[in-house]
Amino acid sequence: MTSPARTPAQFTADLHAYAEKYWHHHPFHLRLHEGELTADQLRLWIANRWYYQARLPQKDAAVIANCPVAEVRRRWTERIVYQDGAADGQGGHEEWLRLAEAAGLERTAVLDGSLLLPGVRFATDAYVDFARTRPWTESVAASLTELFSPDLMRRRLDAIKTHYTWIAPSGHGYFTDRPPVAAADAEHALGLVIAHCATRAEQDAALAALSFKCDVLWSMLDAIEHASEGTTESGPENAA
Ligand SMILES: O=C(O)c1cc(C(=O)O)c2c(n1)C(=O)C(=O)c1cc(C(=O)O)[nH]c1-2
Repeated sequence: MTSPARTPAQFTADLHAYAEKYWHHHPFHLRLHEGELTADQLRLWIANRWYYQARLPQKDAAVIANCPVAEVRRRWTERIVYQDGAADGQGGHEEWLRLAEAAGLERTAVLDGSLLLPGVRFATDAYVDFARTRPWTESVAASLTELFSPDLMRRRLDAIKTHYTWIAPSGHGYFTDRPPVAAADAEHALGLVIAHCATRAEQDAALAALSFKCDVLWSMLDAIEHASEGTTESGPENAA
């Protein structure tokens, strides 16, 4: 006998339970928060996270391409504009590149992918492929890791201001601006998933999508952590 569909409250609780798998528990993030990363390790993280940021609009365009509901497409378009900006020199991507520069990275070195790790590319591309090939509702469910990201971003900004003071304040913008937007995006996405995943099978698929996304994020940090074991101390900012 197949199980009945979850109630909205139970489904919401089951989605929230994925906080246990979220990357705020990853050892690399824990070290970041404790101020234990060297400058080179933090730069490696910033340069590799850039690839994830850069691919988000293509992921979101795939969600839109697969979605037949006009009002969903209209609202989801805001995500693309948020990252790409309404014009050159604006938007989340610009803020991330300012973070990179404030941390002492050349913008070109971030953009040309020379610091990109294979594992980060592989995991990020898997997320974009997922959005291209799976039903739009599953991709929306995959984005629900953002239910958990606002607290993490605030924690990270506190850590940067406390432990990594060599990063100029001009690099703080992304994590200052993003948490309320992420919270609003996540609330919207949660409402869509509850409304459009009505059967038990659709709910199971949404939960599996969120689990997959947690794996994507965790794998990225595994790759960064592994590579950062080989980085050397350099620069005055590493002096205690
Ligand atoms: O800094 C973070 O920890 C973090 C996490 C996540 C996330 O949980 O996927 C996103 C972001 N940042 C982010 O900045 C962002 O724009 C974003 C979009 C999405 C998504 O899946 O559509 N996740 C995230």
